[in-house]
Amino acid sequence: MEGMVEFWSQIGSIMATLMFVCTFAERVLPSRVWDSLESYFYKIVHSLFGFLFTDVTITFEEYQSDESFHGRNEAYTAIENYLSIDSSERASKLKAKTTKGMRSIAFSMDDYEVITDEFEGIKVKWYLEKQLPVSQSISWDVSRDEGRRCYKLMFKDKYRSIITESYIPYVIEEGKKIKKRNKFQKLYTNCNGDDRDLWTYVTFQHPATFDAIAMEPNKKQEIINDLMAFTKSKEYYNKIGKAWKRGYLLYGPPGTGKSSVIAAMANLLHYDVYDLELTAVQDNTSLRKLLIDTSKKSIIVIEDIDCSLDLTGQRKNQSKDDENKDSKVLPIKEMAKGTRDKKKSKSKVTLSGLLNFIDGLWSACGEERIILFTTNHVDKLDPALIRRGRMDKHIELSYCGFEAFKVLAKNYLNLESHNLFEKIRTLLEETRMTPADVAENLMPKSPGLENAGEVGLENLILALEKAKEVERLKAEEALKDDGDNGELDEEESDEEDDEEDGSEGEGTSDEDEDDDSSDEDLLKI
Ligand SMILES: Nc1ncnc2c1ncn2[C@@H]1O[C@H](COP(=O)(O)OP(=O)(O)OP(=O)(O)O)[C@@H](O)[C@H]1O
Ligand SMILES: [Mg+2]
Repeated sequence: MEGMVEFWSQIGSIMATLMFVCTFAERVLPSRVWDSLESYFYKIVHSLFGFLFTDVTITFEEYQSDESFHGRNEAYTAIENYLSIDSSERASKLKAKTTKGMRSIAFSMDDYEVITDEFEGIKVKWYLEKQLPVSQSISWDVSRDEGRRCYKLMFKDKYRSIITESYIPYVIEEGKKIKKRNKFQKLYTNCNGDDRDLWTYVTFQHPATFDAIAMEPNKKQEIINDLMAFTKSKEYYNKIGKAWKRGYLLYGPPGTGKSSVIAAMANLLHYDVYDLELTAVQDNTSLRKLLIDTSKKSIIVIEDIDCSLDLTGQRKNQSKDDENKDSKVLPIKEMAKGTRDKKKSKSKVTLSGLLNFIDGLWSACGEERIILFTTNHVDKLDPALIRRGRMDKHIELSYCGFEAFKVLAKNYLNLESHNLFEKIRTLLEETRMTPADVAENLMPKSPGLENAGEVGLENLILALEKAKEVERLKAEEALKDDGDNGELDEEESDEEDDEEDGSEGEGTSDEDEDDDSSDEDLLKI
């Protein structure tokens, strides 16, 4: 008993001396010098006393470099995130970092700090050690932030299996979840600035969620399920030998929510978004470069794909020389929506380049990616581009139905039912209005209006009745035109028959020109 008391008193006095030396050194030495000595001091304390409290130590290095992986160790990052929870209460020395847009400050344990954690009644200790680079360990002028770190997990040997089999996987999983929650999502674009082979980004802060998307509920759930299944299918994709990526084609008239669905997908999965402007990509090499520069867990979007690629017109303008050089290189028109024929692009991205982009070898180098195309004219796209396997899921976004309207009414007016709903249901069945227009009509025109809900519904009814009337008039006119054309056609068809007989064998019509452009690369636009 006496021996034990003496042992502990000696330990106590050694610790007290070390603490005194440490405090003294910290006060009198210049901070640069103390910074480089601090690591040695803590290493001594740790190796002297660590054995008293633990039997097993597992080290998680910040960087890993071997034949399987080179870079920042994901386990280290996950542990860092896991330990950041409540670290302001658990550790006495802390590091502070600002988070998303300087909205708050996040604390994490500082170097050489110990945090105690508990798992199923077992106490473990986490120690953050900083390893100074050899070249710097003899230098007095050391920057505090340089050097590699490692987390050391310390626990009693009898808990070895529960710690390795349950606790560590739990920590990694929790850490990943925290990272996902805190992730600063980015929206990248390739057409800002001079260097168009580079992505530039802004913070992605789009409020769209699937809850607010007006769509038939089963269809919405199907999309969500599909996305969630995709994110959990790493092993499955490996097993079937496919790159872990999925293609979605969103099609439908303007204002039906294609862009909103993309934003909702990004928010659901916490993925970054790469908005690829194809008309700004010089050629296939640039396209490849851009793709390689995308990170995993991202959505690569090409909006209005039918406007980005219009190859048939360009082929007609190409010189014979160009065609001889490379019959497969089919330039893309650079044009904004609506000014299709005015401005020609120097871009030489081809359909085969684009297909390689989707399913080529190099597109498999980053995993967990979603490729998304949107179009207003699905029928104008080359079937090769959108076949299953490339665009795995085709999602049609259409005019507003009653179920979609209910989502909008809840969202915009906070109304789940109303006696005007039935009237709106009938009108929506009789006429076509996009969710964008329905939303616009529902939106209160002046803030704080008392009966905003009813006013919004009445506005919508008026707009629907007007749209119905316009559609009726159009249908009548079309019917009238058809009648007139029918009479005309009969007269013209006799003339055409005569002409066709005369021009047989010349083969110079536009149709013939188009026919010879039946390369696999040709987009049917
Ligand atoms: N299905 C929808 N659910 C909820 N809001 C919608 C929906 N469709 C359209 N909106 C509203 O209309 C606006 C325009 O929609 P969005 O930009 O998503 O349409 P789009 O289909 O991408 O149109 P375009 O083909 O012209 O690009 C959105 O900001 C949103 O407020
Ligand atoms: Mg859009």
